[in-house]
Amino acid sequence: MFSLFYGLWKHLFSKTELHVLILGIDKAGKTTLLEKMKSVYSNIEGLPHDRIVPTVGLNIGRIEVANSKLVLWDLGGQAGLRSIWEKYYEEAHAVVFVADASCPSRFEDVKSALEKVLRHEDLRGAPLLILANKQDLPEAVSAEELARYLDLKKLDERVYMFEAVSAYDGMGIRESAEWLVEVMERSKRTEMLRVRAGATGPDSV
Ligand SMILES: Nc1nc2c(ncn2[C@@H]2O[C@H](COP(=O)(O)OP(=O)(O)OP(=O)(O)O)[C@@H](O)[C@H]2O)c(=O)[nH]1
Ligand SMILES: [Mg+2]
Repeated sequence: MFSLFYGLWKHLFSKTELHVLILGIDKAGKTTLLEKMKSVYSNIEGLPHDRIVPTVGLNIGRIEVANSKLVLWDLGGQAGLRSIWEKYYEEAHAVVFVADASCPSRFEDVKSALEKVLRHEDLRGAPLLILANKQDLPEAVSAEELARYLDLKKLDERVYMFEAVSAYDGMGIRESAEWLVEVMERSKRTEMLRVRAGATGPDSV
């Protein structure tokens, strides 16, 4: 009996975690961003830049932003590793797509990788945050310029935003995280994932 009421209480009052998938081609700065977000939103100092190596598996970070609990999933972006991304789509509440804004020679690669992500059925309705990273470098293009370069179609019904950030100095990080939480909390996809977790998860009543 107690467990029944406890389960109901937990279901009604404890918020489920929101899963944020951090994607982008290799060297975009995803892991550096993850470490920066951890240090901005918790007291734990993130890994120093020179200790971050190319990602092969999965890095996970947990942060709390505006009373919402986020789980950040950072995956490797090397071409041979991108086929792993889709295994995480179904459970993701939102996608952060990181691009190295200082490297126009790779924008075509960025565009095709992002278009492939957007076409995937399992990410239907997932809010999208596209980050023009490395703004601390003088050659970095702005968020607006990156948007023009990428010239994305099929964004009509998706909630999305381009933001200029620097995973080094923290520029744009708080604005990005707060926007993400706001749109995730309002999204139909979050509602759907919460119902599904409530119906099938260990806390179901
Ligand atoms: N100047 C500058 N360099 C950055 C920034 N973010 C990342 N870098 C550098 O870019 C390189 C790649 O960073 P990572 O964080 O490993 O990139 P990644 O996207 O995780 O790469 P993969 O794990 O291979 O997919 C490293 O040398 C970082 O120090 C930034 O905001 N500014
Ligand atoms: Mg990485």
